[in-house]
Amino acid sequence: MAALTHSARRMGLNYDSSIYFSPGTHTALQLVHQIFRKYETFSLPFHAILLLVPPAICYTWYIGALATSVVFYRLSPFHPLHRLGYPGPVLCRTSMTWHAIRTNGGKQMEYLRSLHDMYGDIVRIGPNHLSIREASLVGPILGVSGLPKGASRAWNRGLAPAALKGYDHIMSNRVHQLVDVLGQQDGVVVLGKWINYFAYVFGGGSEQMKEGDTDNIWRLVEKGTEIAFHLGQLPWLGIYLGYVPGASGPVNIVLEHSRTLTKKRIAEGSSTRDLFYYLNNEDLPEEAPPPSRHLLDDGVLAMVAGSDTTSSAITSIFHCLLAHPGAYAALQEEVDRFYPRGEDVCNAAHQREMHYLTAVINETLRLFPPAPTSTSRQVPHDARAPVVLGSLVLPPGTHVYVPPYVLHRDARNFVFPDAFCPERWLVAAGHMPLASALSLSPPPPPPLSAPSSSTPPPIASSLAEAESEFAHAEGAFIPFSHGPMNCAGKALALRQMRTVVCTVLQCFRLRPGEGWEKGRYEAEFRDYLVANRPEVPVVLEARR
Ligand code: HEM
Repeated sequence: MAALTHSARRMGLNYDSSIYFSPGTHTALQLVHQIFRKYETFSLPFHAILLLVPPAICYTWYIGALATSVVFYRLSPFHPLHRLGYPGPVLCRTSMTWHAIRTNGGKQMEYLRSLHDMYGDIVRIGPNHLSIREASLVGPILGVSGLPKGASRAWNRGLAPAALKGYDHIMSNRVHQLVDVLGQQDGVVVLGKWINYFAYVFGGGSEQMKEGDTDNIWRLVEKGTEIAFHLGQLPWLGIYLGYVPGASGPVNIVLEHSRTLTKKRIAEGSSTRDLFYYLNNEDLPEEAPPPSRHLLDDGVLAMVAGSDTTSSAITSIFHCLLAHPGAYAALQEEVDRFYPRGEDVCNAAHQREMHYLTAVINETLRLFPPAPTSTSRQVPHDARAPVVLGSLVLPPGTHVYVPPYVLHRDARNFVFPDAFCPERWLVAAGHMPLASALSLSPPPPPPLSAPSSSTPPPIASSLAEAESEFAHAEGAFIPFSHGPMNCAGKALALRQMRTVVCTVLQCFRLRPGEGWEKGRYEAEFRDYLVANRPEVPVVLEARR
């Protein structure tokens, strides 16, 4: 210290570093100074080591101390979620890093389900994050008086019934194009690819069906949602990683792609009343168009929230039909009854009377919800007091997830939760007696493992017993979420699903193509906000 002070004084500085620095920093400074003094050298590595290593050690120490303090707080009774006694794995309570690691392979929905089986209906999945598997809390959390979701612009005019009627001719063109293009395919057809092109939101979808995916945009959407999912898991780190070109490349390309096409579409003006006609306020001439950055964001949202989800749902429906020939035959019979050859499938008049079609769509969305974990809600940070929703007490800043996949596969909500059984919807709606449903789709064998809340109950030995055990909680069926902030495009999505399924079944006979395996779809169905799904190879035979 004396030497340091002495040399500082020699340089004309009246300086005592112990006044300005902590004891650790002070000792390090002294040591480095003495080394420099003793081995005066112009060696660059020597300088680099002395100038960079000590600050790096100090910085590591600083970060380590900060991290330790944060972790202690999150594990301690000072943290409100700890005080409230919500259970969850210790590592989850310390940071979202553990959740990010466990969900890295895209199996977030299965991981959450296993956590609920282990810890119960409310699980602390992150420091300030809860996952809820309690059907009676869906309304209180997501409903009108539930938790806020954050900024969201009104898409409602563009997706209201009046606007949807105006989309009929766009849909009709696309559907005919889909049939034409499928009819031209030889051999094994990757169905999901054509459904993607059909659902592509820009330009009426027609370009991709004509020219293919020249920009490889669907591959990038798949990769981009995966990366965006990972970045979103670790919000702090995600911000920095977002600036690393290699880490966020596909996300940026997808954003750029949708923005370019949105700009082009807006510059060209409306030749038809499509979604952008409404988003750009063209239906309200007295109103100014929204700021262009809103429209650019809407383009991205339309691409991911609109096209990718619908495409995922339709692909899953065809997979389920191929995997369950009985259901396929029953649906084919219904399609042929309502839309025999020559009947225009785009005339939606009959679609609502097609109960089996509705049941197949619901059952597919139950097993394979396109947004398996959906989006979260958050108690505002500046809330004055914890929010109380029934039995749930939520301190300010708490994020709450209500994952559709987990609720859909809970045996208390849906009996035999992992089985594909469209008839359950007919029974629940009173369109089919339970006895007939049981004779059509015998329940799967009971589980070998110990029963938990999401494993099926033992098989009923009599009809009366089966009736009393028939669990069907439609309040827990939330593929489009629930409440005022649920999916704005639900009606459009249902219309697209019904029309495409009826069209394809009216025109083609489908059988599994080479490479198709019954269990592969479930195994490779991944939860990256919007589900990534494996290919569904089929052979199509035209029906005369
Ligand atoms: C089967 C197809 C679809 C499914 C399963 C689905 C599901 C969802 C879900 C779960 C949400 C989150 C809602 C919430 O946070 O409560 C959502 C939001 C949304 N969806 Fe859909 N969706 C589908 C199709 C569509 C379509 C076709 C459109 C429009 C073209 C659309 C537009 C939107 C919009 C604008 C949002 C709000 C995004 C936001 O600002 O938070 N969706 N959807």
